[in-house]
Amino acid sequence: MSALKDYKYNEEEDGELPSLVTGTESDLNDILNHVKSDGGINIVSEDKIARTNLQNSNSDNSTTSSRKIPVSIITGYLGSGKSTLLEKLAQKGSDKKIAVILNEFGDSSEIEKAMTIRNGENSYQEWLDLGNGCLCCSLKNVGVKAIEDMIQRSPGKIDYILLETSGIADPAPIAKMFWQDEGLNSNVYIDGIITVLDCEHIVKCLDDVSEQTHWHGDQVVLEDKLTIAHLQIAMADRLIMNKLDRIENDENKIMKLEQRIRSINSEVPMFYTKFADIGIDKLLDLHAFDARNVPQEGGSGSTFHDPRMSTVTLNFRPLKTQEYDKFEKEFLQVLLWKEMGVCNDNIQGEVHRTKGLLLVDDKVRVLQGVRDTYEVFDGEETSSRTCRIVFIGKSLDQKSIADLLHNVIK
Ligand SMILES: Nc1nc2c(ncn2[C@@H]2O[C@H](COP(=O)(O)OP(=O)(O)OP(=O)(O)O)[C@@H](O)[C@H]2O)c(=O)[nH]1
Ligand SMILES: [Zn+2]
Repeated sequence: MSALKDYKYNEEEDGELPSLVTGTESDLNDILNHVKSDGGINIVSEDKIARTNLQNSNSDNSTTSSRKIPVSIITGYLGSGKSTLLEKLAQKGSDKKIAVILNEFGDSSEIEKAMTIRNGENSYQEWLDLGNGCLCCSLKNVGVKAIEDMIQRSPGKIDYILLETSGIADPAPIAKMFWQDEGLNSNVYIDGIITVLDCEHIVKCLDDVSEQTHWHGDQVVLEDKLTIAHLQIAMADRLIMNKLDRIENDENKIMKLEQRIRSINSEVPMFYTKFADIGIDKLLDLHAFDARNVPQEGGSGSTFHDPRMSTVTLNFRPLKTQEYDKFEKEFLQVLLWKEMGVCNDNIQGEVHRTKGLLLVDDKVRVLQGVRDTYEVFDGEETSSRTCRIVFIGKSLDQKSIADLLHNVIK
């Protein structure tokens, strides 16, 4: 619907509203032949309809000339470097006007935003945060509507859409959403799926199979050899082999990694990167979906979930500078360095991803972690008055993690 259309009745433009037609008038036909209605609710004058139609034909020309907007889905396991890729692409800038859509798992997106586009000058045209929940299932309708609204809000201002999915989302149903949703179909088309891999941890993800993982939706197929990482690699039209710096001195590891990936997706172009440093030309305008149907991974409409994965979100008071060390040693490292012997046996589960906004006295500190590796750096001003940390991982227990924190910062 173009915003130009305005069918509302208004007296000076449309002339006097004829007295209510009762249907019993002798010259009924004559009356009806002289007024036009847009479906019977309002009466509008001839010249207004002519003007509206003229507007329509102009706006239709502009919409047909503004081609459909391509969407690239950026996927990849937790912490692989998707946001770093978005940040790098923003830094490099491009002649395309790019909109970013963020679909985070576990309401960490405002933390994500604080990190992704840390450098304001090349910020993105539009930023749409779909918030908590999987776009692939629960959020679908909300997601489609939000994307359509974003496009309507800025007609002609968006050339390309990059959609960063949550690290544990199955990309297939999201791709299908763009492919099959007649609403969206009119505005956008799916250009390709870009999967970012963490070269250091990806094999651990692929080995982390469990009989609990399954498809849900219209077809339940128990798959105990698949992980979400398999799907993200299988669906890739481009593979960014990120964090090369973490394995570059181990030829053997690189060779084994490549064999493993090729066993899942034999032909996808692979690009090794450090901090997702890659030319945008290698990623956009792939038209990867023009030639083929969206693969029916696990049957139509079903999506793959690993129920062991969950999020623990902690909101707590700001920290004092003198508390910070204790917080880091007796809380953070106890949680993240379990595998390295810093143990506290009543802490269950395995943290795969940590994101936090910490207020240490009046300073904003951003916490970023992937499994046992974490970093804390100065963040942008925030309206938040509390610290917030989101842990995403396997078999996490909210209560024991919250208790551990409260023991450290009474
Ligand atoms: N050593 C190293 N660290 C990297 C590289 N790329 C990204 N990182 C770091 O890895 C962490 C996670 O990066 P993000 O870009 O936030 O990962 P993500 O895929 O967006 O994470 P989620 O959105 O939580 O799934 C951050 O601390 C990055 O600075 C890299 O090539 N090498
Ligand atoms: Zn889902």
